[in-house]
This record gives sequence, structure tokens and C-alpha cells, in this order.
Amino acid sequence: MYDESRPEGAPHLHHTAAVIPAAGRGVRLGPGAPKALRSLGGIPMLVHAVRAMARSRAVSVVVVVAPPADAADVRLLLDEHALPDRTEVLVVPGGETRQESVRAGLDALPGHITSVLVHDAARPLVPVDTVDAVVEAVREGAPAVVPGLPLADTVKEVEPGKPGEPEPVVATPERARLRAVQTPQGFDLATLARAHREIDLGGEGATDDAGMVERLGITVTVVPGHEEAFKVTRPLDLVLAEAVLARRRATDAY
Ligand SMILES: Nc1ccn([C@@H]2O[C@H](COP(=O)(O)OP(=O)(O)OP(=O)(O)O)[C@@H](O)[C@H]2O)c(=O)n1
Ligand SMILES: C[C@](O)(CO)[C@H](O)COP(=O)(O)O
Repeated sequence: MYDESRPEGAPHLHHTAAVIPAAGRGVRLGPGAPKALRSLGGIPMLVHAVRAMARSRAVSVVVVVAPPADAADVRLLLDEHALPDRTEVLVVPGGETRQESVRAGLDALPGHITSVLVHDAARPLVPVDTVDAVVEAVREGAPAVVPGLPLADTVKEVEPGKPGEPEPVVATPERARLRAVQTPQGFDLATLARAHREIDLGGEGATDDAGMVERLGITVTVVPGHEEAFKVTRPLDLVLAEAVLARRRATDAY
């Protein structure tokens, strides 16, 4: 567990870990194994996500939060796939919501860790430059950093109705001020641990960790995201992910 005696924002040597929530079922992807364990280019999506974090030289520890029924199999799976020797990989069982799973990952962090990335297993193809940009911004003193991209679509706020029924529009936010945020989201560990201690949204929990930090009144910063850091949520996303991976394999030593 992290060192609670170090005050938030206090100067420190940086030791960065990544927590990978991977305990979701993947309902929107359709029937099958838990999403993180489904194949992308012949390798489980989770292995791509772990490698994406381990590729950053700043990340020394990766905590994988596994579907509870599959934690032992996930440990075996990760032992079977090559990862850099410098990276320690831990596996813990997840919870009912993303928020509970992230909290389980934070609880497993070794005491020397000072900053943390939270990265969806469902974003297997995030480039290392995006990971490093988030780490750098946190190490320069930002308490919470998220990668984000401008939107291509106009966004409407609606009065939600029943699925499939027309919904009245209540507002059109100014698109130039909006960003679609991705992961890894990076945090000073004491700040994120406090958010997880103090903010309990109940129900489905929070859709991202930065939102919990915002609720503490702490400023979250956006750095440029990357279009290949997209989340595999629906079947079409998997088609795109296979295509991106095939292009990488054809052009780099990936
Ligand atoms: N109880 C949960 C729910 C989600 N996640 C993780 O949070 C990330 C983002 O969630 P999402 O893309 O919504 O994944 P799922 O919850 O699996 O998807 P769905 O909502 O379609 O079931 C995923 O890596 C997922 O494994 C988790 O660790 N524990
Ligand atoms: C954390 C996240 O990926 C940021 O965009 C997103 O909010 C996760 O949402 P999901 O509904 O759990 O996929």
C-alpha cells in the first residue's frame, strides 16, 4: 500500500506504477470471454495493454485488476507472455464496478510508489509517447493528467428517455471547449488515493478517475491524446484494432 505519511504535493523521487482495470465483462462487445481476455492479433487484449504500459521506462510496477473468477488464469497468462524484466507485474481480483476495481489496484501498490497511471485494458494500442507525455506532466507537478482529443461530432445534451425513443435536446455545448478523454490517466498517488477514499459515487461508480479528483476541487489537466488510444467497446472497435495492429506489425518490429 502507498505511503500515507507523505503529504499531498510534497516533493519526492518519482516511482510510477500503472493500474490496469481489466475486470469488466465487455457486455457491449457481445457474448464471449471477459473483454480483456479476448484475442487481438492472436494475443489477449490485456497482454497488449500491459506491454503498452511496460514500454514506458518510467513504469516499474504494473497491477492488473482481473475478473475475480479468472485471477489465477490471468497470472498464468501473463507469465506466458514476454514482458520487460524491469517491470514487476502483480495481479489482484477486481470488483463490481470500474471504481471498485481501480481501488483494489491502488490497495495493492508497493509502498515506494509515488505516482500512478490508471489505464483501461480496453485501450490496448495506446502509443508509448502518449504514456510518457502523461507521466512527464505528473512528474512536473500536475496532480491529475488525462490525454484527450478534440471531438469530430457535435455533441447534444438531452433529456434521457426510454431506449430507442426520441429525446429532447436541452443544450449544445461549444464543441471547441470539449475533449474526449482517454487513458492512461496519471495522478500523484496521494491525490488519487484521497479521491478514492473520500468520493463514493455508489451505483455504477465513476466513469473515470479524473472525474473523482475533480470532485475534490483539484484541477485536472488535459494533454494531447492519440487516435490509436481508442477504447475497444463495440464490435466495430475490434475490427479497427485488428487493422491498426496489422499495420503496425507490417511496418515496425511490433
Ligand atoms: N467492474 C469493472 C468494470 C470495468 N472494468 C474495466 O474498466 C475498463 C473500461 O471499462 P469498459 O470499457 O466499460 O469495459 P467493460 O465494463 O468490460 O465493458 P461493458 O460496459 O461493455 O461491459 C475496462 O478495461 C474494464 O475491464 C473493471 O476493471 N471492473
Ligand atoms: C476511463 C474512460 O476510458 C475515459 O474515457 C471511460 O470513461 C471508461 O468508460 P467505460 O464506460 O467504463 O468504458
